[in-house]
Amino acid sequence: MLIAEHDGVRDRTVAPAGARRLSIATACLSGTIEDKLAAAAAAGFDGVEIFESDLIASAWSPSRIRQECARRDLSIDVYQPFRDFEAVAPDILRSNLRRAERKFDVLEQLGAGTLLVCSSASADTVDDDDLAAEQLSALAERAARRGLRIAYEPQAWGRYVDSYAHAWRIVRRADHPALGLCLDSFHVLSRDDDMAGIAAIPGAKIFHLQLADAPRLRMDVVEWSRHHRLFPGLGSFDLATFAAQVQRTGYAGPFSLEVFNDIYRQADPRQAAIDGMRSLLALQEATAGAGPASGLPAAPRLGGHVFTELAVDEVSGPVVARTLTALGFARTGQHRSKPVQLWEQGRARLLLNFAPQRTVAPGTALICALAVESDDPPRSAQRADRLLAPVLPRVRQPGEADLSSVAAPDGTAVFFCRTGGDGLGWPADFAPTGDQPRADGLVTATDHIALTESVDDFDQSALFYRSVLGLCSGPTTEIAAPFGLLRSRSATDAAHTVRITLNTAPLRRGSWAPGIPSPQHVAFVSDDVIASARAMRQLGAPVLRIPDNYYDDLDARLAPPPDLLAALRDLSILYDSDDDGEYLHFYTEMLGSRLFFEVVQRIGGYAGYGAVASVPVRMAAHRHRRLLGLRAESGRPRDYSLAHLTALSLSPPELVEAAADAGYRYVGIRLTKVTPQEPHYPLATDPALMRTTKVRLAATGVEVLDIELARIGPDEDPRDFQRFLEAGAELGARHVITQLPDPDRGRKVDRFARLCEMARPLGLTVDLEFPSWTETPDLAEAARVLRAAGQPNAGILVDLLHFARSGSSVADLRELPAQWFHFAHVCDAPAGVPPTNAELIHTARFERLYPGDGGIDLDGILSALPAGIPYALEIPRAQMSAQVGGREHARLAIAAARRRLDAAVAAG
Ligand SMILES: O=C(O)c1ccc(O)c(O)c1
Ligand SMILES: [Mg+2]
Repeated sequence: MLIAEHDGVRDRTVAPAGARRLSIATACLSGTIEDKLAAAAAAGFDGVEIFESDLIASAWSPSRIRQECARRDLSIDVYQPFRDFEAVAPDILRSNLRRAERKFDVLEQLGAGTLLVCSSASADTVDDDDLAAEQLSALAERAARRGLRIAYEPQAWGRYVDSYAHAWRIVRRADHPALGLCLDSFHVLSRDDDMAGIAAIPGAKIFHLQLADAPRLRMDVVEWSRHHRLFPGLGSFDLATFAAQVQRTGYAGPFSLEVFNDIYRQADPRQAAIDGMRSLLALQEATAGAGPASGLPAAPRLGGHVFTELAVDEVSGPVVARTLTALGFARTGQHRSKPVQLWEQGRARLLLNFAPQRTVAPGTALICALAVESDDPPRSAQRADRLLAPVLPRVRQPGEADLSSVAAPDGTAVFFCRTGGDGLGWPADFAPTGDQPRADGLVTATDHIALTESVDDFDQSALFYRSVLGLCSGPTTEIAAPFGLLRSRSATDAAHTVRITLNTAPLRRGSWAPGIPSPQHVAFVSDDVIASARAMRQLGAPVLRIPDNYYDDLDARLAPPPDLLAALRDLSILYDSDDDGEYLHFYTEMLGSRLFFEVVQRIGGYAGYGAVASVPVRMAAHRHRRLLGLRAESGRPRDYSLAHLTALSLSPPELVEAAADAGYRYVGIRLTKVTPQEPHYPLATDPALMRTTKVRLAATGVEVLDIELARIGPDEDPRDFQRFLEAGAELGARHVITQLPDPDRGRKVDRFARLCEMARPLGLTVDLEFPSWTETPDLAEAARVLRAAGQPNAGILVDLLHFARSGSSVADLRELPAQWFHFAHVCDAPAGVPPTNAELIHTARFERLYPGDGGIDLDGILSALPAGIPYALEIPRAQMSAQVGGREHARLAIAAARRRLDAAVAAG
């Protein structure tokens, strides 16, 4: 196990004596009551509020729930909610009291002492405080007889009682020892009520305290409350002041979370409970006169980003290294015991880890760790531990630095470093290479790190970084991005030495999504971004090109001096200004599919991260670049297609995704079931599969080159392929692969011609393949069929394997009309021809090789084909696929093909 599993259970023996009890309402958490109680206990809560619907739905009896709570050391603080009780006519009161007695039974079985009664929202209630007080008093009297208490909670949407001041007047008037208040921060702060009056309430009359934050939203308050509450610290409410006010009353009950939130309601309850605990500990810390200590060590002062560690592999590593060189970095160190490189420029440092302790998709680079300078790393680590952050074990050799690190929710490791002058810190783990960064310092330090989280992890990550590092949260921004809503939140320390930005796509659903689902970036500081951009461009940095429209708009909005505007436009630098200063920044292209770098210059006191409107510009530019990257014309000598047989375990949408990730322009899709054992993807008859496939094609920019297989033997009728051809056309395919295993030449020519006629109005060519074991076994026979059929949209598909195995002649191939050849199936295989058909077929279906690994005359055959046709890699390789998976096999295939074939083209 790489990440130490935190047992989560707070060690009560070291919990500070007299500490405030911390509780959580079951309504905060996903699952059924079993999940909720386990999660609350594991996160170290002392108690729970049992929400009525959780109990009603439970298979456990109330007394079993009591036992289960006791077993987990959880008290049941309240049972709730009891609604629409007070200020009603006598007959309704009678029925309400009967209802209450039944609930008192439940409380007794639960062993819960307090029933939470919400102020009435019913049309039955009247505006009469005396009546409300009298009836609540009667309720309290019945509760008291059973040793129970009533906590009256004013709700923001109560019909007449909607403020704590009003509820307190009624409770005071009722003057019953078993009647007190429940204060809920949401109901107070959503109304902007003055908090000063809280201090006037005697603490002993506050029976319960519920805490929830929320974003400021202009909407119906019930909807706001029931869907958008947040754990303290994640919204806009001033909970620290609220909690401090309550504390001042002498309230001694629990701080209890009551957060209704649709995302938490569907998220892993164990993680959500940990979030809740972190938020409460941080709130206690932020609450003036925090009363009983929370046992949370104060966050040490931070002193900047020390390094960012990137997990890379042999594909992404060189791409990142080349880019860093072009940004002015030098590889200054090599780790003494691990395949980790240190790259430096000024105080900007990156580690490239070629053997990361993290799962990284092949060919990608990923931010796997970040290190911050801490005044007191051990205390930083203790604080993280108290905040339930898993401590990461670090493999180290004797004499190597012992860095404290903890795991963020997304798995990013966070290191706390103290870079003393004693030379003993982490840099000593690296042997100097002798290389020096440029003297002129194109960048000087790390400005910020930006991560993308799933929506389920977003709040959790924000809480983690904020509470563990002791950062202050900036505002949350929302952006209408090209692929949907983007939510962004940044956090920084008081001195702005460490900045972390978190992004998420809160509404991401379904399969229409950007090709780059979770981009990450590291931003470096430049003192003169224009000069740096010029120098980096000279060094060949892959700067992301920003379109002219952006600069025209910038001119219209801000009218920068013409030569500044010209320089920005020329160098693809973006610009923002506000009352505090200016921000100039540019981006690199995507490196290894999801990582990029940014270079920024802050002028004056600019504290933001660029204009919100520049984010869609950047995202559109990255997508544009990616689409260009799939096309041959952008510096690549050839278009490749991923033939389905290479990775037949991938469904068509997965195939498209794999092709896009690996850099194929096209896919070839198999719509028919050719052998009994293979999976079938019936696009022609499965509209849902058709839809998701088309969505992936559109989102990635990958196109369909061909569909297969129209295999027409003695018993098949071309007319049966009508729907198949239509499905191909719907996918935007250009070609249809056919095989003609029919000994009767006349019949097969007729049928081939018929298929061509059917395909023609759909814009498809029909390309005849000639596996050597069929009745159309070689190039010569295929050419005879084409001549005899005389169809303008007929073609021949040369598959290098079949060509070689059939003994077809390269000289003959050169003589045939170039317009017959639309693409080729490319692979390699051992040189010798297997003696039996069974072996031929076995090789063709399961054991082909990457180009260059076998003995086929690739150059001879390919040079006889028209220049520039797409190469469709059809390289089924069962063992390789089983070992590395279809996606990775597809990536290895194109890498090998490019190495072998693009080089040949370039050389020739
Ligand atoms: O939305 C509600 O119904 C509801 C119920 C119980 C509470 O404590 C509350 O604050 C709101
Ligand atoms: Mg409440």
